[in-house]
Amino acid sequence: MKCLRSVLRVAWPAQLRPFITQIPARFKYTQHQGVKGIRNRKSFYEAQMQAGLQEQSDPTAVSSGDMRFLDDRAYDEVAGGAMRISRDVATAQHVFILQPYVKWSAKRTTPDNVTPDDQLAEATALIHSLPNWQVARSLKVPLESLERKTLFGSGKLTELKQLMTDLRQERQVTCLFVSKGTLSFAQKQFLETEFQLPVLDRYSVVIQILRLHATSAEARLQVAMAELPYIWALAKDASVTQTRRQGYSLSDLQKEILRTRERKLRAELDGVRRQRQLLRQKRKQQNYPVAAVVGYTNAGKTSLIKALTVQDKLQPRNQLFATLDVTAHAGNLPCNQQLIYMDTVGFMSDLPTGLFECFVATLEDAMLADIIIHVQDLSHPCHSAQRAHVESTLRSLAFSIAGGDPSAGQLPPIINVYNKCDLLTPKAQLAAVAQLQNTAVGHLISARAQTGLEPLLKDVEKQILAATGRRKLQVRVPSGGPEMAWLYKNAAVVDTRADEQNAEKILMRVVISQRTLEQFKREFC
Ligand SMILES: Nc1nc2c(ncn2[C@@H]2O[C@H](COP(=O)(O)OP(=O)(O)OP(=O)(O)O)[C@@H](O)[C@H]2O)c(=O)[nH]1
Ligand SMILES: [Mg+2]
Repeated sequence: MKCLRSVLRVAWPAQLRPFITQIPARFKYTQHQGVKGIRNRKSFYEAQMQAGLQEQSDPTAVSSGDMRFLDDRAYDEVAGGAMRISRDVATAQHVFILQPYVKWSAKRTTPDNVTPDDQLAEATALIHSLPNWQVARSLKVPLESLERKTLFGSGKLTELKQLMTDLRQERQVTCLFVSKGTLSFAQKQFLETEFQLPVLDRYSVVIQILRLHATSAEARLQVAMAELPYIWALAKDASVTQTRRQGYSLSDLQKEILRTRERKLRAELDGVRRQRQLLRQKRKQQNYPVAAVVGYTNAGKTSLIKALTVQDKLQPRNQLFATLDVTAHAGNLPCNQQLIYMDTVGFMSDLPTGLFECFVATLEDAMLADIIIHVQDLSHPCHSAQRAHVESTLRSLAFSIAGGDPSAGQLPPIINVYNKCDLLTPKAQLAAVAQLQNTAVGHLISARAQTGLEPLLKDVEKQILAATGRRKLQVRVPSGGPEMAWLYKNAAVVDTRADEQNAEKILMRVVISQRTLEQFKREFC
């Protein structure tokens, strides 16, 4: 092992070293004793393949929920070349951010209300979401088009190269982040050669963040799945533009390693989906209404749920993609009806849709909730673009979950929540209030300062009761009788008071669904 590390140290330039996959200590054992006869990389891959095939032919070999296959060194080696993913994201990085943008607005693909400064701010927030990663420098670069093979024109390239060489020599920069959805293989390779630095695009930075924040088995599976389309796309691009010797291209064996991993991930994710379906059915049987809380990343979804449910366990963080698991949290409506808030993964624009398709299994819960609460960061300069992005993603998710049937792809009712209003200037707050009064759709709140929550809860109650067919009723039942106990158990009791006309009876205001009401009638009337 020592020997292998020293070889790596000699063979790779210093800047690339942190990106070389860290080799876990347990390979000390497997390399020399467990996997006998492995001399070169090819035979190592073949041994891994064999192991994969054996596992497949023996259904008992991998018990369901066994996630050990995620730590797969053969896959890591195949992925490492394309993704530049370090398993050790704790390594300190000094990042140079380049924010390219198209000069002519007619050719731009980003919405008009999103400026290059806004895009750069988002890119900076992405880097700050990784611990120990710092922004060394950042620069906006106007371009004619983002599709050019060299990305930049020759003049700009010379200028950037000089800048990068100076910074590299002063050891101020360890990698370059080009804030574009994905770079083509040719662009990536060209820039790496020119600047002598590892080059990352938005997809690979987001994947690093997702990997770091994925703690549950389910989230790890989804992140692992999200890497694959990126690797395939790079490999396809490479095979078109480069010969194998010149660059990154996959051998048949490496392709098979990817396919094997994809098959295993798909099988596990199908299991996750089935499990979620069961949980959903169970919730339905228990008759709990569900509100899914969705929104752009960092809008304050987790903070809102924490404020509405007073759950100390929830930890809102000022990081992008802090929440990667859809989690359920019980809360109470003003009428005492219990409901479940589902916290979900945040959305982000300028990322290939493939990345989030992997989270569909969990987002399905949101699409099938009784209502959706759309949390928006009103203080963000790109608030309207973020809102539009979330709305269009929700529509396309509903469409794909309905199997492409436009009539079935109906979204649940949506409540718009404008959060972080404590960050607005008093003038902007007044303007927002006036606009809300005009349109009457949405709630101005601050999850942190806990303002505006009461009217929001009332609206949630109204929508939930309408969506689930529940009604508020007053019933007169014998005081202390079995009817009273039954209603406490099966319905939400808003309040009770003595019946002035009959001392033996009590008046109960309850929230009850039609089905439960009929059960009550069958039992007692
Ligand atoms: N000033 C202010 N900050 C807020 C408010 N609500 C949330 N925040 C902060 O915004 C940051 C993100 O909050 P989260 O609740 O984690 O946001 P999220 O939407 O769950 O983010 P992801 O899970 O990453 O998608 C945290 O630092 C919160 O403290 C608010 O009303 N006012
Ligand atoms: Mg969150």
